[in-house]
Amino acid sequence: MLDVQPTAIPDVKIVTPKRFVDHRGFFSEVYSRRCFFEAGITEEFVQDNLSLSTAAGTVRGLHFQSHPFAQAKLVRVTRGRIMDVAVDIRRSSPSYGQHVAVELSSENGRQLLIPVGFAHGFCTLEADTEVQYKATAYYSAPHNHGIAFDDPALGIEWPVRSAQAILSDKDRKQPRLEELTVCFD
Ligand SMILES: Cc1cn([C@H]2C[C@H](O)[C@@H](COP(=O)(O)OP(=O)(O)O[C@H]3O[C@@H](C)C(=O)[C@@H](O)[C@H]3O)O2)c(=O)[nH]c1=O
Repeated sequence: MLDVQPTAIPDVKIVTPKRFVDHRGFFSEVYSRRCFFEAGITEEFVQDNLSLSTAAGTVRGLHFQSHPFAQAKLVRVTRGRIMDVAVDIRRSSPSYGQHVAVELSSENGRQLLIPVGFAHGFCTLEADTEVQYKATAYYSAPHNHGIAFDDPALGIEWPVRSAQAILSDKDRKQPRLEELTVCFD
């Protein structure tokens, strides 16, 4: 029912639920607590989010929340395509500062499981891209932090040039990783 593959940073996982295809289209259990738990994914999600980005080349991120509102996320795309990115910001991790980038689309049905201790962001690869994700903690503005998506120290190869990316005002002014005052142990 569920294919789970580790990425280059093994705590970040690509989860692909089975699709039952017939002449009408397909059916898929995109989240089943039972199946996810059996597959070792035991995060307890409390919030579902939906964002629509109208243009290709929209970048949202890199974002994370600090304790006690730190969030694991389970991200999927229901329309369009994204390059989804998770950056390890756990200071004691051997992969601190490293990232994984995975293409998620409505077509490939992949989901990215991003644990606590990572910053998350994505770039849309198509217009009108809809991203849905579950989170294990509620939104808390005072605990919400960001890192510049184009921080050269991160070496992320975004599919859009920095100056051309469509960003929120907040994301234009995010600090670099080395300037962060909040992080994870
Ligand atoms: C994230 C979030 C935002 N909001 C509000 C705050 C603000 O007025 C408006 C837009 O928020 P933002 O600009 O932060 O939205 P956005 O840039 O889409 O932020 C999201 O980016 C991706 C990459 C993530 O990983 C998410 O956790 C979240 O940080 O929505 C909530 O009410 N609840 C939420 O959970």
